[in-house]
Amino acid sequence: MAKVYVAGHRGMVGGAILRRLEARRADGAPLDLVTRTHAELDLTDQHAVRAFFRDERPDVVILAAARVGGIHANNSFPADFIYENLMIEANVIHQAWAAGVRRLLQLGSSCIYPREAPQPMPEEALLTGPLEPTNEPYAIAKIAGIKLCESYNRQHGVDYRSVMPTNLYGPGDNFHPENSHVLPALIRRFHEAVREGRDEVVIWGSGTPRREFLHVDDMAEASLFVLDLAPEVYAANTRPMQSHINVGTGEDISIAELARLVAEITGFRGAIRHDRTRPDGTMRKLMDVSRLAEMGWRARITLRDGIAETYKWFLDNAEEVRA
Ligand SMILES: NC(=O)C1=CN([C@@H]2O[C@H](COP(=O)(O)OP(=O)(O)OC[C@H]3O[C@@H](n4cnc5c(N)ncnc54)[C@H](OP(=O)(O)O)[C@@H]3O)[C@@H](O)[C@H]2O)C=CC1
Ligand SMILES: C[C@H]1O[C@H](OP(=O)(O)OP(=O)(O)OC[C@H]2O[C@@H](n3cnc4c(=O)[nH]c(N)nc43)[C@H](O)[C@@H]2O)[C@@H](O)[C@@H](O)C1=O
Repeated sequence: MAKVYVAGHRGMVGGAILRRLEARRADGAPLDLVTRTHAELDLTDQHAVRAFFRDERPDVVILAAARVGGIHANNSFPADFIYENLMIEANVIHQAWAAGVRRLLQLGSSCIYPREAPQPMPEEALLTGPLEPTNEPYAIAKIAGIKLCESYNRQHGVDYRSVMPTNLYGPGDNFHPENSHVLPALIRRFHEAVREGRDEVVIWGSGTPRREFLHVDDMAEASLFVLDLAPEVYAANTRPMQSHINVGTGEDISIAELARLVAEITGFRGAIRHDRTRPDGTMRKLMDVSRLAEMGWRARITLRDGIAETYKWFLDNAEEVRA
């Protein structure tokens, strides 16, 4: 029986990973799933994290807990984003090692790559140039997470892996009007415009930046795919100090095109206006997903289907939508 701790199980990604593990358990996989809410265990608290690992002694850890937000949240709360994410990663990775955890998977982000990285961005682009200023503190914390895993692997011989997702969306997302990512923000804004009979919706920036969007169920599947790889397969496809793996669809879309797609799905027929006082952020960050594709994993959910399903989830879960 493997004891698996999913950190951040009430978040969008942790929730999707937990649902997938519960399905495996229902199919007969011998899994003991351990979770703690943020209120039960603050992962920035070193003493609490040490006590948790000492008591629970999981075999495997999936680290999907983090301080997460869109361009405005990252720009407004840089101290929170760097401090909380560094603390969570350092506490979880170190105490996991101290408690004898052999395998761990942590989630980073595509913003670890330089602002002017070649497109699509290969794993090797890490630390080759300056980062995008709107999310540099968060990106530095995420890079530290990769380097923590690599360092514990080298010094202590454990098997700690990192996946770098592109922009994610799906059921359980954060729909806050200011602090969320673009896709949930637009779903909510277009929905409210239709409901209130408005003839105009404002979106941030020029509309020309391009983003790649991956549905969270695909992300959960990719996370477990990478976690399940035999150590020799993972090692053969990575390098000791370059051990992260990109996860995405390999396709991107401009923010203006995305807005038109969300308008169509939500039934909005009015005008779309751009607020150019808001930042664009990185102009493009398309993932090179060839490494994961060569190992046998590809995204399955199309953007149109994924947005339609997420919009339905938003309508069905109005009460519990995080905003
Ligand atoms: N969403 C996206 O577009 C992307 C996400 N990622 C990465 O994927 C991972 C998961 O993100 P996502 O699911 O979207 O984020 P969410 O905000 O949906 O979930 C994060 C979870 O972490 C928990 N958490 C935050 N701080 C603490 C803490 N100090 N102690 C304990 N729990 C804590 C949150 O609990 P609570 O809500 O109670 O604070 C929440 O349940 C993160 O590492 C993120 O960086 C990477 C690329 C894109
Ligand atoms: C996942 C990723 O997420 C963040 O980076 P980002 O990709 O820039 O994220 P975003 O989703 O907030 O914006 C994408 C684009 O969309 C435009 N945009 C239009 N209208 C709205 C809008 O209403 N809300 C938001 N948030 N953006 C909007 C916005 O101006 C920008 O051009 C970082 O946290 C980063 O660290 C990170 O990892």
